[in-house]
Amino acid sequence: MEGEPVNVNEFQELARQALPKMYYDFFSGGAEDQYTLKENLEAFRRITFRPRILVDVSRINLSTTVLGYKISAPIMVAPTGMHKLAHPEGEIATARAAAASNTIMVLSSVSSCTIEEVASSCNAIRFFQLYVHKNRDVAAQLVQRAERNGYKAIVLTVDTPMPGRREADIKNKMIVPPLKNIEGIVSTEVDNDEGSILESFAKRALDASLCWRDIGWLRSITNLPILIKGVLTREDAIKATEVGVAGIVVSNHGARQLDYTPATITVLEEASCGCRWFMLLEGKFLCSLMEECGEEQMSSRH
Ligand SMILES: Cc1cc2nc3c(=O)[nH]c(=O)nc-3n(C[C@H](O)[C@H](O)[C@H](O)COP(=O)(O)O)c2cc1C
Ligand SMILES: CCCCC(=O)C(=O)O
Repeated sequence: MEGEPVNVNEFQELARQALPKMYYDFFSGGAEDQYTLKENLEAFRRITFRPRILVDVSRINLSTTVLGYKISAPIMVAPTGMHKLAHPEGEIATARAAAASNTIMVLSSVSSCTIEEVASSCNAIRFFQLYVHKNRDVAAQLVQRAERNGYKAIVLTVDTPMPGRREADIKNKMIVPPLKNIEGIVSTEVDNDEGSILESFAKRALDASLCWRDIGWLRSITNLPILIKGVLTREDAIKATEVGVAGIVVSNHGARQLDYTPATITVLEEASCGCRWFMLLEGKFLCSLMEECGEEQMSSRH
């Protein structure tokens, strides 16, 4: 590649060259046949612009608000685990980039820097993504640490009752690197060394029984607004309004969980339930589009 990278594809190629295969495959891969991974990209490509002309665009403003926090454009940093596999500064560097771009950083539960380290590293507005452990006390502790350290919302990921079957990770025997938020609290040891160790760990640790009634439990342990991440259907979007969360993230987890789900962009209309309420949509690599409405519109759904 000549010169500095100028687009995401070129950055991806540099990452492929720089990272050990195990890590590159973890970051870039999807589940099973990777049908949805391909669809996520192709469905976006099928959407083209319908440009209108002779409009004064000499001054443009893409800023918007998310849960009342102003950001420079409707683009946020989605929660992704284990950034130190890609860079020694891990999520601290990602959070600084979010702060420099005036946007929100969503820190993953399975980050390689702690909730506290990221909080003290910069002034990015931060949300915390939660995976609920079988041991609910662990989840409660994570939520309380996020709250104490100034995170502004809990993003509850609900599409991972079981980790996705990621075939590259199975072949590479993907490791579980140090997960600093749970170090000394949850053991990352697993009793087999076949296949993806990460998958075995997640199966052992994460609570596959999580269901709608647990939203009440989560609401009882935090005052922070809750977003449900991983909604793909109208029925579930309606249920989310009924349990009183602050919003949803329309997402198929970057095609890393259940394969043969539709591309995220194609279910945007369905998941919006014909109404405008708080919704984040994910596309290629990061959240790509967002729609927000005021409190009155939210409550008109109830
Ligand atoms: C390497 C990687 C790690 C991820 N880790 C998490 C995670 O820890 N928690 C989570 O809720 N989502 C995680 N995700 C999913 C992202 O938050 C997001 O849903 C997905 O990347 C969006 O799709 P896109 O890549 O098509 O934009 C991860 C995604 C990737 C690519
Ligand atoms: C088992 C979950 C690990 C982190 C994650 O959410 C992902 O890799 O997509």
